[in-house]
Amino acid sequence: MTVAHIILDQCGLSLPVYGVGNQSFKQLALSAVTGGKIASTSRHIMVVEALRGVSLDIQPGDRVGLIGHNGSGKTTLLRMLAGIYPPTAGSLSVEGNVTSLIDVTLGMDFESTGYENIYIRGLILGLKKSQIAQLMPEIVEFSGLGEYMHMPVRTYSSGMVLRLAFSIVTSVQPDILLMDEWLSVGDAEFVSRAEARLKRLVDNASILVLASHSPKIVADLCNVRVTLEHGSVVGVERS
Ligand SMILES: Nc1ncnc2c1ncn2[C@@H]1O[C@H](COP(=O)(O)OP(=O)(O)OP(=O)(O)O)[C@@H](O)[C@H]1O
Repeated sequence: MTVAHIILDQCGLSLPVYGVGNQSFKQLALSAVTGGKIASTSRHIMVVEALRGVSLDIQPGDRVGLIGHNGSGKTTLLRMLAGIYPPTAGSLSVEGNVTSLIDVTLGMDFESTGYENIYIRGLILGLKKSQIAQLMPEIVEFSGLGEYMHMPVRTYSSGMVLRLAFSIVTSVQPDILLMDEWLSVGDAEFVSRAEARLKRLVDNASILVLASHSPKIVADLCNVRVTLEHGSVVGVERS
């Protein structure tokens, strides 16, 4: 069994933004009070330093709450931990399998049916075909989509797409769970079932990293509070 562990050593992330040569926009961005640092500019390229010198040691059992103003780097840090953005400076080590509940519907193929999407997303999650086949009945039942599972996803409402995506990504218990705000999906009936499923996933994950604007959620769930400002960690409190 893998022991979950995340170590960030002076991690930084610079994101180039192309085609922004306009001087007045540059001045606006440079003087912004929120957001990452605008690290450098050339005629048509700006570089946003979304994260800078982030060092954290996240251990098994940790429940980490990321807090900070809009644009301080919370989602970007989660995306880095999910492997979506590799750091452009420093080093990152993530031990354990990761489920990211950021952008859950990303990667859904709208031309494929609900069933086909379970296969596609399952393979992206790293599951074998046989494992997906085993999980299939439970995912279908949990989604509550019934006969719609035979229909292309483009015929679903946005709530139905979310139900399906949520049912798939939460069907496997991860070692490390990443969340951008506490996820609330679907109508009243689905929300209560989804809450129970999410709580089970959180309770059984070795590590939780949750970005939130809610001090109450962070206080209730987390033992480590990490405060971000302009892409840098300005505080780590353990309780
Ligand atoms: N793809 C991108 N290209 C350029 N800049 C980006 C990109 N993604 C994020 N940024 C910038 O990185 C900084 C951090 O953004 P991020 O989304 O991580 O903030 P956040 O703390 O999650 O904010 P919020 O509380 O508003 O969700 C911001 O300045 C944002 O403009």
